[in-house]
Order: sequence, then structure tokens, then C-alpha cells
Amino acid sequence: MSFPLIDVSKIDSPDDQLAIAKKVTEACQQWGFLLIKGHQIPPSEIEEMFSLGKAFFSLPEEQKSQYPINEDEIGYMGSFKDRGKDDKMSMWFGGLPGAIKNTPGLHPFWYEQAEKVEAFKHKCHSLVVKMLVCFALAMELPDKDFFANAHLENAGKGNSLRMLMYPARGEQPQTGGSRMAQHTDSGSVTLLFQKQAGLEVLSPNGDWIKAPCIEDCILVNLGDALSFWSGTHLKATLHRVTFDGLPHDQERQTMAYFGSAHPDTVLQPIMAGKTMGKYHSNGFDIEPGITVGQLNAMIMKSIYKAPEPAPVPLPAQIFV
Ligand SMILES: O=C(O)CCC(=O)C(=O)O
Ligand SMILES: [Fe+2]
Repeated sequence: MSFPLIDVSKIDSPDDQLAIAKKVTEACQQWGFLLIKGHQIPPSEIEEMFSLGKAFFSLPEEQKSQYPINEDEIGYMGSFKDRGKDDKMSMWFGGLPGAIKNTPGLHPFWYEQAEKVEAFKHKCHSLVVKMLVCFALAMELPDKDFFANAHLENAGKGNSLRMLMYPARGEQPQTGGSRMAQHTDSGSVTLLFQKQAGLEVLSPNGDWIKAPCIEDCILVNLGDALSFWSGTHLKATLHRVTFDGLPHDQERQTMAYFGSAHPDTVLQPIMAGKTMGKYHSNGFDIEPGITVGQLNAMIMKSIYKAPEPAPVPLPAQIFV
């Protein structure tokens, strides 16, 4: 079973939509991951976002760290903050559309770029919604917009763009951490843009494999909310970035767009006639009736709010 790669260029054509929906959904049932090609986000805009991210991450740490992530999930999180030990930097752009430039604690670098980032988020969201329509079609739900309607872009602030930089270092940090601990995403659909390979995915046969990184393709994966909601018909798959897959002296840049349902959405598994086993994820059980907001808060807490270990001397970053 090879890693799914699906051409979605005809996703808007009524004649082709169902066939594409079935392929995408099958990949999500088996793998919970797929690569898509032929999407409508222009490569030049993706490249521009990567360039902005690179310029920002190259600023001195003392400067970036003065603008930490806020309650709307907008802001910076430096290396060794996730779980107190993982080596990567993130710049988060959550919040409702238009929120970025109105964020008081935003690093000055981003004020001028806010419109571009908002426009990029909007394009990502449109693609997420198309994926959600595919799932409803392939699952033969009475309303093809069932999932999509819970993901109106203006309705909730759970949609986030996360720019990521895994820095190259002179030596491996002795924190006992990784680059990104294994986890499943909390929301519905994640779009991952990769400049370099390095992500490992738990394959259907239980081996960790390196996710392909192919030019102009987007890696798509699903989160726990959608998986639970679909009665596990759709899969949320574990993934991670280790120092074996991405050695300390190699830089890697990615961007993840997390499409999430409105935080008040109540999750009840929808598959009629199918009983679902216990849903266990990221270290806890998920029960029917949980809201998307509660689930997200639990997962964010388990991944990001772990107590910080005692500081250790950190090797210098190499700029490549
Ligand atoms: O950078 C990557 O390849 C993965 C990012 C990721 O899994 C996440 O941000 O949830
Ligand atoms: Fe993830």
C-alpha cells in the first residue's frame, strides 16, 4: 500500500467530484494522510509565505520571544517550549478572519504582512471546505455540506495557520526531546506545506514511514474531532518529527493550516448502526457530547502546556 497521492484538479467539476471524493475518503480511511496535487493555491503564494516565515524566524530569539502566543492562538512559540523540550519554532496565526492586524501583542514584522497572511489562510480554508464536502459525499450523508456548514470561516476562531521552523544546530540539544513529539491533530482537516521532507507518519501496517515531500503537493491529514465525529470511519493518524528523520544540523520549514469546526460544535459519532469503541487519543478518552472547543483545549494542554524541565545549555543555531 503506497502513500496516497490524489489529483484534485477537477474537484469543482460535477462530473468528477464524486470519483475524487471517493478516492480522497478511501485514503483517509486507510491512512488518515494523503498528498494532493492540482489544488488551487498558487505556488507563488505558498513560496511567499515560506519566505516571510524564514525572514521572521531568522530574527533574534530575544526579539521574537517578546511576542508570545496569545489566547486567540496568535503569536510566537520558541524552541523547547512544546512539552518543554522539542526543538522547533512556531509562529501561530489563529483567530477570526481579520484578527491578525488587530492583535496588540503581534511582532511588528507581521503588521505589514497581515493582509497577505489572512488571504493565504482564506485560500487554505476554502480547500479544507472542499475536502469536507468530499467526505460527506463519499459517506453518503443526506447533506453534502453537513461537515462544511460546521466550518464557516467567520464563525469560530479555531482555524489557525502555524508557520514552523526546525532550526539547524551545531549539535543535538540534550533536552531529551525530539523535533515534534508524536501526536494526532485535534481539529478536522490539516493542510501541511513542506519545504523539506522530515515528517514521519504511522502507516496502516504499523511502521513509521517518512511522508513524501513533492513539489506543489500539499500533505493533508485529519484530526481527532473529525475522526471521532465520523465514528472513526475517517482516521486521525499519529505523526512526528524525530532527530533520526531530521538530524540536528538540518533545517526544515513547514506550514500547517488547521481547519477546525466551530468550537461550540457538539461531537456525536454520526455513523448510524455502527457501534464505536472507546476513542482514546493524545493520552485521554474522548466521550460523545464533547465540544470541539473542549477537545481542542484538552489536546493543546496535553501537548503544549507540559511543565517545563530545568533549563539546559542550548547549542547555537546555524543559519543556512
Ligand atoms: O512540521 C510538520 O511536518 C508537522 C507539523 C504538525 O504535525 C503540526 O503542527 O501539528
Ligand atoms: Fe500535527
